[in-house]
Amino acid sequence: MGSAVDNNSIALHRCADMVILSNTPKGRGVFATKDIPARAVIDVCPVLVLGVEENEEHIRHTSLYHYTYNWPVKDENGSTRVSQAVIFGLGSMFNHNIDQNVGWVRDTERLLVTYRTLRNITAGEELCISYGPRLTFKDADSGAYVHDEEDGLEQLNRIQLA
Ligand SMILES: C[S@@+](CC[C@H](N)C(=O)[O-])C[C@H]1O[C@@H](n2cnc3c(N)ncnc32)[C@H](O)[C@@H]1O
Repeated sequence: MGSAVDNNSIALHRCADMVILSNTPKGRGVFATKDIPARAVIDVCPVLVLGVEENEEHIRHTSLYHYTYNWPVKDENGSTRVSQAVIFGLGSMFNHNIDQNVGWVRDTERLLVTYRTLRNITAGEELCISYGPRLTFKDADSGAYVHDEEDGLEQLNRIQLA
């Protein structure tokens, strides 16, 4: 039997200093239990990429849709289209704050999303990503609610953070 670590293996990093709290104004959310330094990898999440039609015809009409991320897929002509991906792990639990303290990066080859702190985090703080300016719910932090359709590719380019 070969080693469990080879060129096909993906190193996983989940910061241990986080909990999910279930009774927040945003529903469940991820909170730091200790100070976490800036640029720390806090989770690496595998994803399931949905087909464009599968998403449009089915997932879009379910509550799962609110947990998915825009994901670029190539069509048969080599053009990029926007579909959605289900994120396994804490990536599906990060709430939105326009002043996000967590950034994320897609790895479209290895089908992963990696999350990092963008600044020093203090124990007790909620860890949030930004969903962008157009929300499908009323923002518990700012009260903002803007829902309109925008070009998915525009969103793809805007949301991802290095
Ligand atoms: C990816 S889920 C995040 C986890 C979710 N809070 C839960 O309990 O399962 C996204 C959903 O969380 C809620 N949410 C996220 N950020 C929020 C915010 N700033 N204000 C109010 N609700 C928020 C919305 O219901 C949104 O559709």
